[in-house]
Amino acid sequence: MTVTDVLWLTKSLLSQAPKLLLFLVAFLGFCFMTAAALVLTSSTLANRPVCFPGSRNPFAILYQHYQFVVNGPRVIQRGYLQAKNGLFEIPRTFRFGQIVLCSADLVEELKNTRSNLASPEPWIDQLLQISHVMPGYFPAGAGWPKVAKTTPGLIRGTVHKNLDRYLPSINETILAQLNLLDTKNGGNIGSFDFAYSIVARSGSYSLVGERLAQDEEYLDAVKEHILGMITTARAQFLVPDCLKRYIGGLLSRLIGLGTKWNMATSRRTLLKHFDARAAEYRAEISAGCEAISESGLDHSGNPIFRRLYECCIIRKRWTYPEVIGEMLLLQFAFIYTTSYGLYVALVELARRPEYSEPLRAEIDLTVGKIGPTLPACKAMVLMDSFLKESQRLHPPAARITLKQGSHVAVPSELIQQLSVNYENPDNFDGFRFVKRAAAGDKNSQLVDLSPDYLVFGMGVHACPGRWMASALMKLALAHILTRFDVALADLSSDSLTGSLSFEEFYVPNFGLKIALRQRT
Ligand code: HEM
Repeated sequence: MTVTDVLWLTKSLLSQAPKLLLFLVAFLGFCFMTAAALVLTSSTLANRPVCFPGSRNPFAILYQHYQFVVNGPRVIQRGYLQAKNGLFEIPRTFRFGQIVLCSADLVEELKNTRSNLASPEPWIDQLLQISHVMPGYFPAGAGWPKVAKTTPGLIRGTVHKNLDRYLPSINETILAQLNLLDTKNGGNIGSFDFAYSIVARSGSYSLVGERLAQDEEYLDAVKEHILGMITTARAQFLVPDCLKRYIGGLLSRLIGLGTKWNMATSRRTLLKHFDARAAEYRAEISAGCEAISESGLDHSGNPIFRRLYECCIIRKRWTYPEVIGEMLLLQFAFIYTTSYGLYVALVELARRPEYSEPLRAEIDLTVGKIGPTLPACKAMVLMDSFLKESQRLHPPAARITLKQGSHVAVPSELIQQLSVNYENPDNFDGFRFVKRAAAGDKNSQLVDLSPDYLVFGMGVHACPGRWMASALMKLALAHILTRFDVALADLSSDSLTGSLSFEEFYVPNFGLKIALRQRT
């Protein structure tokens, strides 16, 4: 660059100075207005007598909001330690704060609250912000989609009722996936990726059917979409609702650009596959191939996608975009949560090799004798306890008269580690729940619900997929243990959770590896 160039550049910058100054003032003004609006709305929406985890000054409110977005479990822990009247509130900007109930009687009161008074829908809506993260799928301004309200019933009536019909496919998929494993390089494998590869394939059988459950492009897109959804929703928390329609979409694209977690690209791939399957279903239905029964659509082996699609074109209950939107939500509810459950159990198994032999002995006596069936899954009581204990210590989420619309949560992780509920609560005791059952405890199975075990929620909205998740994880662990010795690959990186959270949800440590060594 010559001296003339430098002079020219300085001159042109000076000539632009008023414009730059104006831009700077406008930008700072925008930041100030946004910050003021954030503080004002969160103070107006907050419930007065309830304490915050930090102080109530404007900067502290902004800071708590930011911290909740990136490290929710830590904020919950801080609030829990200071909750004087049994509850505290995490201030949320532009929306209702999150009320966290800490005392046992408040948790019991919430459990017994009628579903028309307390419903999880506004919370999930706020967490995932579906109208912004997934625009165009559900009717705008109509709240939580109606199709999502009926799916729990559909899952109970299909996936749960006909679980035994899905098990052979689940079993075959797990075995096929293990056959593909390359255990040459010491068998080191990313623990979450491994858990995902099993759950996504075997779980997708009941969600979308055999063909898509084996399609690598589809399975990759599901993972990228789930993770993209987490990243995008996290970014959206920082944008006021009124601005989301203008800058929300752009922000989402910028966040995912160039990363593997690109929602726009992965969604295009998913849509391509959904559209192709839907066209086939439509052709089959109009040709009467699958002989749909008069009374209803009770094909027990049919995947959930087909059932929802039939409800869309035969009964005209949902539109096609609503069906697709619900499928995208279900992938989060089913695949992510179950992968997380299997992931934590695998890491605990790698950390504690002493559990392998008793578990293998039980597998021989159950799956070995009667095959990979529901009775075998039921009979694996040590495995059940091991999974329950893994989720007790590592649940996927850390979770008066309140204002109408307030969001109420329960800090499940902290409750599950209280000494009033569990002896030596910080210790991992894989067979803790078998011992509790022997001592007469009625709620000792993985799928049992109780106020001291909240991994699957409680009350009328408790997880309807827990039986499926339990059977899938048991079969996966049974096959893994039969074939491999499981150890930690790298002791230096054994933190189970990643450095950022998704509000109260943990995100796994994607770098945590386990080593699978083929048994001789
Ligand atoms: C380890 C795996 C899983 C965990 C930890 C889990 C956890 C949860 C939790 C905590 C809730 C909220 C309950 C409440 O609000 O009280 C829930 C709801 C739900 N889960 Fe699961 N889940 C898992 C697997 C599954 C699977 C496999 C499916 C599908 C087959 C599923 C489908 C759903 C649905 C549809 C709801 C909404 C229920 C409603 O609103 O009534 N989940 N789950």
